[in-house]
Amino acid sequence: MGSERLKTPEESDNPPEQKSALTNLWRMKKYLHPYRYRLALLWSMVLLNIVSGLAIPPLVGRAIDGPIAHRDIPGLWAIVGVIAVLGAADALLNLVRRYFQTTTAMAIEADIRGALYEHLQVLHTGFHDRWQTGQLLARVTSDLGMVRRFFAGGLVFAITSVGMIAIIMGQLLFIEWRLALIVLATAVPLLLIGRKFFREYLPAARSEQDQSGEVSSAAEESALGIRAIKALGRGPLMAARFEKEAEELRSRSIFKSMIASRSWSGYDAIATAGVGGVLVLGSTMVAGGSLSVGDLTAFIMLQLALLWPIEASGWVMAHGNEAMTAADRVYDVFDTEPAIKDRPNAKVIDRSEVRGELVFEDVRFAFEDDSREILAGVDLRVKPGETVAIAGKTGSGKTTLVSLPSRLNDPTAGRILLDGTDIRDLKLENLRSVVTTAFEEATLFSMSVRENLALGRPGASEADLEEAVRVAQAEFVYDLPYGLDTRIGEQGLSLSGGQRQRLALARAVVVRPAVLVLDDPLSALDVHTEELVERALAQVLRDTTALVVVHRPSTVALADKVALLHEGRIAAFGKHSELMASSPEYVDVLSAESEEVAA
Ligand SMILES: Nc1ncnc2c1ncn2[C@@H]1O[C@H](COP(=O)(O)OP(=O)(O)OP(=O)(O)O)[C@@H](O)[C@H]1O
Repeated sequence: MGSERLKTPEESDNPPEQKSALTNLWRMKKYLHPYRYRLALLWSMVLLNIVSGLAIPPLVGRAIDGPIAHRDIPGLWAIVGVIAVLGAADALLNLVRRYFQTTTAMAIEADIRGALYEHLQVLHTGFHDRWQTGQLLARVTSDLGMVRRFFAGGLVFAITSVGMIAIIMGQLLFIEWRLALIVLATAVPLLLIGRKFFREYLPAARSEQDQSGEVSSAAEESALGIRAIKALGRGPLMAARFEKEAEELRSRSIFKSMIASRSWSGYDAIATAGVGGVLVLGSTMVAGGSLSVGDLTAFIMLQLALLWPIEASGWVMAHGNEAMTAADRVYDVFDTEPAIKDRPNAKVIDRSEVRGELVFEDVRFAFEDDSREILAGVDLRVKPGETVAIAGKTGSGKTTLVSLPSRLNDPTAGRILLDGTDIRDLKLENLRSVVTTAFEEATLFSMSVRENLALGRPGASEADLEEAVRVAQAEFVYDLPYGLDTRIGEQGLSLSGGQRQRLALARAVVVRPAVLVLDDPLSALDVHTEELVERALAQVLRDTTALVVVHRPSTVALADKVALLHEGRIAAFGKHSELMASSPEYVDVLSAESEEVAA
């Protein structure tokens, strides 16, 4: 599965083969390994639990046939004492075992969640573009919760049930083999029901879990897009869409529960019928003198004790099935190989030695599953310290082009050189500390302003932050209630669009990269602030190589040269004044943009 093609959540809707789901849950055993000693202790306690619990019925049988039949009160007290000690030991073991069981399963869940989060971080942006966030959220939260519940409950129950069934059957055969055969005969219909249950429940559980991801996606999208929804007055429409998804989830959950209830009631009915059969035959045997009352009591007590593991095995199968499909969904993500990763001999360059020459050589790019080439042979050379503006019609591929130097995407052909080294030969982390990008969509995080600013350079000094705030004209941060320590809301939504953009710009400036990539970072600013930011930015750009996507003619002033992107190629390159004179397409693009801005 390692090289498996990326699946969309829709494709994941198709229930997997049971075999592969089993394999995926089995693959999780590596996360149990660090806890092997704790688990061994846990299983030992489970075993002791079973033994102490199952020693009681034969003792009751012995009390009936011995001290009770012979009115031997001291003998009765002796057996009652042993039963009381066994019962107390059973309860105490149960308590300790549950504590171990829960804490271990939680630790295992936390480990898998950590590994999954790390994996999500290294997956390329194309993966995140294609997967709904809600589907990923469901995998990180509810699916892993299911796996944890299986490790904490289902697996222990499974082992307990198998152990109990084996020991009880041994005891029953020992007490009266003919009655035990009746109990054994009930195993046949139980197995048949179990087989049917397995066949039906697995796809139903998968389909419910997939739908749960859809509901998470719908909820998440509505929360993120609440402003747009309100502004467009589409609240009722979105509510209806959400209701439809929720209704679908409800019907899939009911369908799944119906399968479980049907099987469980079948289990119950057969097991209880077995008890009835034993009562009838056992009483006849007692009447005929071939079985003692004590043995019949012990037999029935044990048979009743058997009901629990039989019922539990239905529950275990349901949990096991859900854990298997959940594991399968989690491995959909784990099995996606990061498309952008370090090459085996990737090197590290020292920031102080980087001159900052950036060269695009015949760079081509097409999105996954899309034959259209967005970039069809871009050749561009940005000299160290030079600022090159990228202009082009909307949709011409400017954002795509500037996503390449920090390897948010990799070219499908051609290469990009930083100081003569192919950027794919550099360690990703190192490359991204040298080449920093600020996007038009300024994403901030729900942490303090200071933490947001220092995200790309955790060791930044107070002076560095101040300088970046000044360059980005983001002094408004000092007026926030707690200054730089003010916690900003989710995605920085408590700030205005222009404030967010200025903070994101300051965050990029703090890194002091050798190459600064700005994807139209001033679009949300008013003309006055834009002018102030540009003036301050001009100082920073003096010693930094920069690629700046521009829409407004005023931003072009920041650049030494302008490259016009047209039909996937650099159609014109030179100074703004030269292009204005020589390239009618360039004049067209800029005048269209300024009309848009004016409008
Ligand atoms: N993840 C994606 N998958 C497939 N196609 C995409 C993806 N992202 C962008 N595109 C397409 O690639 C083309 C170039 O998009 P890009 O965002 O690079 O253009 P742009 O020049 O930056 O546009 P704008 O000026 O409007 O910001 C567009 O046609 C767009 O529809």
